[in-house]
Amino acid sequence: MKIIIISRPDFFPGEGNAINRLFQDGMVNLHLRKPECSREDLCELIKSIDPDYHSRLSLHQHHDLAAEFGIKGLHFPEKQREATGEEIWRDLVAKGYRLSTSIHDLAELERLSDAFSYTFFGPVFDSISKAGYKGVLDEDFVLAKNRNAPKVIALGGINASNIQKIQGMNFDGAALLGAVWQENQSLKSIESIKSIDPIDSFNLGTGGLSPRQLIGAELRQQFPAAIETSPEQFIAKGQSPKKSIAGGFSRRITRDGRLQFVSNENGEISHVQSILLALEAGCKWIQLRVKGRPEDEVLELAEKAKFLCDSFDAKLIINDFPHVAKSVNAYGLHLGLDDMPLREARKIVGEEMILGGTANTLQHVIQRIEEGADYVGLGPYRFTTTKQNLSPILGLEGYQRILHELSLRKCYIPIIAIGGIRQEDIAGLKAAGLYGVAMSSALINSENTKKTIQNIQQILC
Ligand SMILES: Cc1ncc(COP(=O)(O)OP(=O)(O)O)c(N)n1
Ligand SMILES: Cc1nc(C(=O)O)sc1CCOP(=O)(O)O
Ligand SMILES: [Mg+2]
Repeated sequence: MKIIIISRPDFFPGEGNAINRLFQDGMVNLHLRKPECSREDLCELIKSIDPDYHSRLSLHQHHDLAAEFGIKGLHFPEKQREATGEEIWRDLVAKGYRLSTSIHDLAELERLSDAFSYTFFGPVFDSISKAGYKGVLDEDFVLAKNRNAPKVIALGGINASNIQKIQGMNFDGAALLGAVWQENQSLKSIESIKSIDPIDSFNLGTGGLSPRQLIGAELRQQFPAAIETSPEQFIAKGQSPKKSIAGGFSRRITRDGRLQFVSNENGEISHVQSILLALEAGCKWIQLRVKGRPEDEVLELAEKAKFLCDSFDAKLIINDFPHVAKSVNAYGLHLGLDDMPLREARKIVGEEMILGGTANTLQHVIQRIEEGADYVGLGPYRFTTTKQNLSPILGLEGYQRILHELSLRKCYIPIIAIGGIRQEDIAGLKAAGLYGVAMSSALINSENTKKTIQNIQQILC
C-alpha cells in the first residue's frame, strides 16, 4: 500500500521543518500542492526542505522548478493534463520524471496514458479538511482496473479508522492530507500519522520502522567509458549499439551502476526494507532478488521496489523474472545460466531494457557477450551464504586471469564481481579491471551502511 502525503494548500511558518520531519520519519513521497501559489513562495518552501529529499517531492504547480531543485515528481491536475498531451508526458518520462495526475471519474482510468505512474482518485470518503466535500464510494465498492492502467491512489477523508477499507477496495495506495495537518497549520503527532497505516507506516512494508531503525537487524581499463559515451565505444564482440526513441544511446550502464545492491530478507529485514536501507544510504542500482516465492508475490514486491527506486531516482534490476521486469518497467533484468536464455528474454522485455547475465568462467563471459548481454555478473568472488549451489570460488586471481584472457581476445563488456564481496575487496577488484561490484550481505549487515556505500562509491566512481 503506497502512502503519499499532500501538503496543506496554504503556506505556514515552519512548514519546511515539518516536511523534513516527515521525511526523517520515513515518508517516501510528498506532493507539494499549493493552488494559485507564486513561484517565489514555492521556491522559498523548497529551499527550506533538505536537498536530500528533493527527488522525492512532486510538484503540482510551477513544474519549471523541478530541474532547478532536482525534483523528480510532476503532478498534472486534471486541467493541466487536458492542456498538455502524450508527447510532452513521454518526453518528461524519458528525462526521468515520475508523472502523476488526478481523476474524479473512474471511467477516465481506461483512457489515461501509461506515462502516468499513478493517479489520485477521490473524494473516496467525506473530506476531513474540506467541509461539504462528500465521499463518492459505496461501502461495497471494489476497484476494477486493467493491469497496465496507472496505479490508483485513493484520496479524501482517509484516516486510521478507514484506511483498511481502502486496501479492501483494491486501491494501490492512499493519499493523506487532513489526517496529517492540523487546522492550526501544524503537523499532527507523528505517532498519530503512523498509526494510520500501522502495518506499512510510510515505508511500504517496513513495519513502521524508520530506515535507521532497520539497521541492526576496468571498464575504464577494460573498456574505456562504455558508460554514457559514444555507441562506438560500447561495441562488444557480436553486439551492435542501438539507438533509443529519443535518438540517444538506448541501453546504458551508467557510472552509478558500478555498485549494485542485491536485496535479501532474513528474520530481521524484508526485501523492501533492505532496498530502502540501500536507497537511503545512496545506492543507485538495486537488484530485487527474491527466491522461493511465486511470481505474483515477486510482482507485488517489484511494484513496491519500483516505486521506491523512482522516489530515490535509482534504477531497478529484476532478478530471474522477465515478465515482472516488463510489467513494472524495470531498468534491467538479470538472468543466470539456468534461467531463460537472454535472447528469449529480450523478446519479452523489449530493446530498451538492460540485460545482465551471470558467468562463472571465461567461456561463460564470452557466451554472454555473444548472447547480447549488456553486462556480466561474474562470481563468486568468495564463499557466501546468500546464494545456494555456488560455483567454484574465483578469488582475485580468478578475475585477473579471466580479464587478461578477455583482453587478449579483444572481448569487452562491463563485468560486475559478485559473491561475498566486502568493502576491503573493492580497491583490489577495481585495480584488476572490474567495472563494478554487486553486494548484498556486507551492506545489509554493515554497522553504517551509508558510510560503507559512500566509501565503495568513492573507490569505484
Ligand atoms: C549481478 C549479478 N550477478 C550474478 C547473479 C546471479 O544470478 P543467477 O546465477 O541467476 O543466480 P540467482 O541470483 O538467481 O540465484 C546475480 N543475481 N546478480
Ligand atoms: C546472487 C549471487 N550470485 C552469485 C554468483 O556467484 O553468481 S553470488 C551471489 C550472492 C551475493 O550476495 P553476497 O554479497 O551477500 O554474497
Ligand atoms: Mg537467476
